[in-house]
Amino acid sequence: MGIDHIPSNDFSLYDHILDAAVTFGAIPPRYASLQGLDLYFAMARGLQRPGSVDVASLPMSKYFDTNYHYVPVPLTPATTFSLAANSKPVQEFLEAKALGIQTRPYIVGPMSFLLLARASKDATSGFSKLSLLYSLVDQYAALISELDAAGAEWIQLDEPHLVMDLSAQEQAAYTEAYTRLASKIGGKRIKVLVATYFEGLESQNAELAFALPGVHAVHVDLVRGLDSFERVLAIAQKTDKSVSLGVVDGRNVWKADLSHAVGLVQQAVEVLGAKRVIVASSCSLLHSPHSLDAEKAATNADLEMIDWMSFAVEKLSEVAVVTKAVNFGSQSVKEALDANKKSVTSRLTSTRIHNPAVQERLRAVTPAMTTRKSEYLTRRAVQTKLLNLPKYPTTTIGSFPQTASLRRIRAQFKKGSIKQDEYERLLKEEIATVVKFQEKLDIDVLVHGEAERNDMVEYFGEMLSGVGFTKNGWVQSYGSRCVKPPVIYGDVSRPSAMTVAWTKYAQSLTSRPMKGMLTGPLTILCWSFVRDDQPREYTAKQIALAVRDEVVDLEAAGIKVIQIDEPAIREGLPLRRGKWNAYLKWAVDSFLLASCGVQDGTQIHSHMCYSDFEDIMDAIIQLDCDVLSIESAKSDLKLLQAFQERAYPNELGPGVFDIHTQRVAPQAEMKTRVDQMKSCLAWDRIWINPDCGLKTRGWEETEAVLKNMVQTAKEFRAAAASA
Ligand code: MET
Ligand SMILES: [Zn+2]
Repeated sequence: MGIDHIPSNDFSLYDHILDAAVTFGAIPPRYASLQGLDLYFAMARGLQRPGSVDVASLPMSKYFDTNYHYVPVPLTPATTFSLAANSKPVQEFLEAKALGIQTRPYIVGPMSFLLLARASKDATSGFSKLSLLYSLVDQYAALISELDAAGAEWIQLDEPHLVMDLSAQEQAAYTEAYTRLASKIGGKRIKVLVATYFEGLESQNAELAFALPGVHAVHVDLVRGLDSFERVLAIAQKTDKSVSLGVVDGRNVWKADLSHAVGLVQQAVEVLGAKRVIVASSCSLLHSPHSLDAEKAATNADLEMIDWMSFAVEKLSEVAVVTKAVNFGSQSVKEALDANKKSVTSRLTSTRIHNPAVQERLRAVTPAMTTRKSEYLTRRAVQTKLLNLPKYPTTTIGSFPQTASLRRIRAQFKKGSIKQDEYERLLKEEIATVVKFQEKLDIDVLVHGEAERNDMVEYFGEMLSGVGFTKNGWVQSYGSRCVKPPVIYGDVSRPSAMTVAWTKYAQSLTSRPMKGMLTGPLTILCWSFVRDDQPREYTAKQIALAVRDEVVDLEAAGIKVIQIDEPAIREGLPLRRGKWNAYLKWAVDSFLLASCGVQDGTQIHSHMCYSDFEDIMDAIIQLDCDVLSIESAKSDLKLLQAFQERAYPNELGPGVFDIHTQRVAPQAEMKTRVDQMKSCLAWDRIWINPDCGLKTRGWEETEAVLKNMVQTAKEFRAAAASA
C-alpha cells in the first residue's frame, strides 16, 4: 500500500506488555516452574492442573484510555531482567526479513514498561519501580544490539507516558534511561524512534522527548494532540531529529480529513525538510477494525455510513495519499482528495445525524433529574423491607456462560434461519435454566443471564437510534477476546424498550428478586466509536436519557433491583490531570441522569472492573448507587484500601473470585478476601459476588466456583448471627 516503515512484533498472543515482560524475563517467582506458552498463559489466565500446578493469574488493567487490557507485571526489589534467548522481537524480525520485508520492530519502551508495571504487594515499602531502571535498560540494549546484528534499521520504542503528567523524578529517569541506552548502543547503525500517542506533548515533556539521547525520531499524535503541533515543530527544529506525524486517527473509524492532514504535513516539511518528516496513523491500528471490504460485501450494507468510515486498511491508504500529496503535489492524488472531501462533508451535513427532539430533551434536563428522591439511608430502610435479603447477600454480575449452542441460536436468528417465536422460545428456555440454576445454588439476587446479548454494548447499540453497527468491525479487547463496538454517528434515542420483556419473563419464574441488567451511558460511550462533531459530554447525556427510560420501564414492570454497568467509567478519564474534573463532572451527571428516575425502594446497582479506580473514588461515591460491585480479586488490596480511606458510604460487593480463569477458587481463598473486606468496610454493607460476568466461563467451573461463593457467604452469615 506504499507504507515505508512496516512494524513487526506488533502481534501478540495475549498482550504486548506481557510479551515485553517475557522478552526481558520479568517473571514473578510463583510461575518459575513453568515454561513457554504454559508460563505465558498462566501469567495471563492462571493455571490449574490437579496434582501439579495451581497458580492464579496476574492482575489486568486497561492500556491508558483504551479498552485494550494488559497485564501489569508485579515488580519487587529482587526482580531481575534477562533477555530471553531467541526473543519474539528478534524472531519476528527475522521471519519478515526472510520474506523480503524489512520491518521496524516495535516494543514498549523501558520507561513506559516500568510505569505500566506494578510494585508487587510483596515489595518492601518505599520500593520504587524506577530503582530497576538501569538493569532493565541494559536488557533493552542487548535486544537492540541483537536486532541491529540481525539487520534492523529502526526500532520503535513506545513511550506513551510522555503524554502524561510526569513527576520531576520520572522526567529525570527518562533522561537517565535513554542516556544509558545510548551509551550502550552508541556505535550501532540501528535508529531509535520513540512513539507517543493518545495525547499531545505539553511543553516540558516535548522538550524532554526531543532531548532524549540516542533517539532519531519522535512520533506525535496530531489527532488527540493537535494543539501541541506548533510547539513540537519549534522544538524539533532546534534538533536534528525526525518527527513522525500521526495525522490519521487510529482510535476512531471516521475518514480522515485529508486536505487538513496534507496541510499539517506540509507545514512540518517547510520547517524541517521532507527528509525529517514521517507520515503515520496517530497510534497503533490495533485499536481499529481491519477492513471495510467485509462491510461493503454485506447484504443490506449501509452504504452511506460506510462512505464515512475508514478501517485499518483504508487508513493505510490515507497515510499513503497524504504522503503522495506532499511529495508530488495534490494533483497527483486529486481523485482521492476530491472523493475524501465529498465523504467528509456528507457525514457532517447528513440529516441522519440530527434529531431535534433529542436535542430539545437534553436542553430540558433539570438538576432534580440527577438526584435520587431520598438520601441513601432512607432508601436503605425502604429497600431492606422490600427485598428482605440476608446479610452478606449473594449475587452475580449478570452474564452466564455463553456456550457455542447459545451463540449458534443468536447467529441463526440473525441470519433468519430461525423465526422470532422459535428464537424467543429457545431463549426463554435458557433463561429458565439459568434461573433454576441460581435458585438451586441458593443465590439471593438473581439475574436472567444475558443470553440474548452478543455483547453488553453492542446489544444496546443495535437497539438505539443514531447508532450504527458493523458486520466485522472487530477490535481486540484482551487476549483472544474481541468486541465489535457500535458506531455512534448521530443523536441517540431509544425507540422502544430494550430489556424489559426478557427481565420480566425471568422475574415471573422466581420469587427471589430478579436484577435488571443495563449497560451505562459512559460504558456505551467509551466502548463505541463516537461521532467527533459534538462534545462527548452531549453524546453521553443523550445515551443517559435513553438508559433512564429503560430503568423507569423496568421499575414499572415490577423489577426491584436494577444494575447499570459502568466498567468503562475510569477509561474515559483524560490522561492529563488538568482535564479530570471536567470529565468527572459530566460522567457522574450522566450516570445520575440514567439512574435517578426511580423510587426509593428500587435498588440501583452498578458494576465496575479492571481499571485503577483509586484515582476516581470521589466520583464513584457521587454516583450514589445503592450497591456497587467491583472487581478486586485480581487487584490485590489496593482497591479495598482506597474504599477504606474514603469510608464508602453505601453497599459494596468487591469480587471474591477472578472470572478470567478456569481455575476454581477454593473457599478458603474467598474467605480470606471477605476477611480483608471486613477490615476495610462495614460488615453489614458487604455483598458477595464474582469479579465480573461469567460469560467466558464453562458451566462446570461456574457451578463449582459459585457453590464455593455461596458457601462462603453462608459461613459469614452464620458467624454474624452467632456473634
Ligand atoms: C465488563 S463488565 C460485564 C458486566 C455484564 N453485566 C456481564 O456480566 O457480563
Ligand atoms: Zn465487569
